[in-house]
Amino acid sequence: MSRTSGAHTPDTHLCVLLQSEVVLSAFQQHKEVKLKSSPADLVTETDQRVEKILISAIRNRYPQHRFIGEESVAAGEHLELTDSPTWIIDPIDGTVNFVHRFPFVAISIAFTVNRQTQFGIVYSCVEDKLFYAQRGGGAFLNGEPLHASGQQDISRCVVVTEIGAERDDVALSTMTSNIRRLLQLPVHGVRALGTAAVDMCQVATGGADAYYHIGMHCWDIAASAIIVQEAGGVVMDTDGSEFDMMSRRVIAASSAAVADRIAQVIQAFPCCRDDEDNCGCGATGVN
Ligand SMILES: O=P(O)(O)O[C@H]1[C@H](O)[C@@H](O)[C@H](O)[C@H](O)[C@@H]1O
Ligand SMILES: [Mg+2]
Ligand SMILES: [Mg+2]
Repeated sequence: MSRTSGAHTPDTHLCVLLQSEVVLSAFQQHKEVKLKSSPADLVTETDQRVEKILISAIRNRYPQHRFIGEESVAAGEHLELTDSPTWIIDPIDGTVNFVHRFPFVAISIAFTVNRQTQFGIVYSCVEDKLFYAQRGGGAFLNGEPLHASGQQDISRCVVVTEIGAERDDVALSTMTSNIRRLLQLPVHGVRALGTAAVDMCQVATGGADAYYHIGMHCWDIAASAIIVQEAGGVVMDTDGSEFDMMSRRVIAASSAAVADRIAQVIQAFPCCRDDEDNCGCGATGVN
């Protein structure tokens, strides 16, 4: 059980913390690795096992609820977000890090009703950092309140992003030219931890001023989006429209001014929505 659990943690936190022991004990072990959508999109038996245990524990308690789990979708389960109470689960966010023992791996769980996120939990297992937010209740790290930096000036920002699993020319040239354009503004720095969920939580802590990503999935960022929002940050689509967790595009920032500036500078590459079957744009919904 993690050092951060306490009497105040709701059942879900306990579920997550218990499963983190599974992740941590496997972290140092040899792992059998399978590929999903690209040579950089990995999955291990631990990803699959943690997701199965989390879903069965929650389903046991809430049998009518629905689930969107990264590895269930990868195994062919239909992905649809409805008005029903729904748990959106990434059992290990940062699987490449997990395989390489790079110490940033997280369990991410969001809970939605009527398509609106009610709470989000991101547990960075090796760091033993439990990020949590409930709608209207603020954002917390190991029980301490979180506040975004409020930075308004892009030239004074640290920006976090991810070079995801895409390895095609269009995605790679778009992602690298985005980084170059931001560095030339200039910004103070660009960072990538290898886990979208923990990346985005840095905006909630104020340790970073913005995060953007094209190509991630709803399970990567559903929980961290509400954590940033409840910490006073802004979350929106890269085209400046309202945040849509299924669009596979996101900007999270310390302020609307910084979010808008990033939206002006970066370009998106085409990728299927998470909830769009066979959209034929090349980058399928499962990568
Ligand atoms: O597959 P997991 O759950 O490890 O999620 C990661 C994605 O695979 C990466 O493409 C993406 O770049 C992020 O690293 C994201 O966390
Ligand atoms: Mg992930
Ligand atoms: Mg994952």
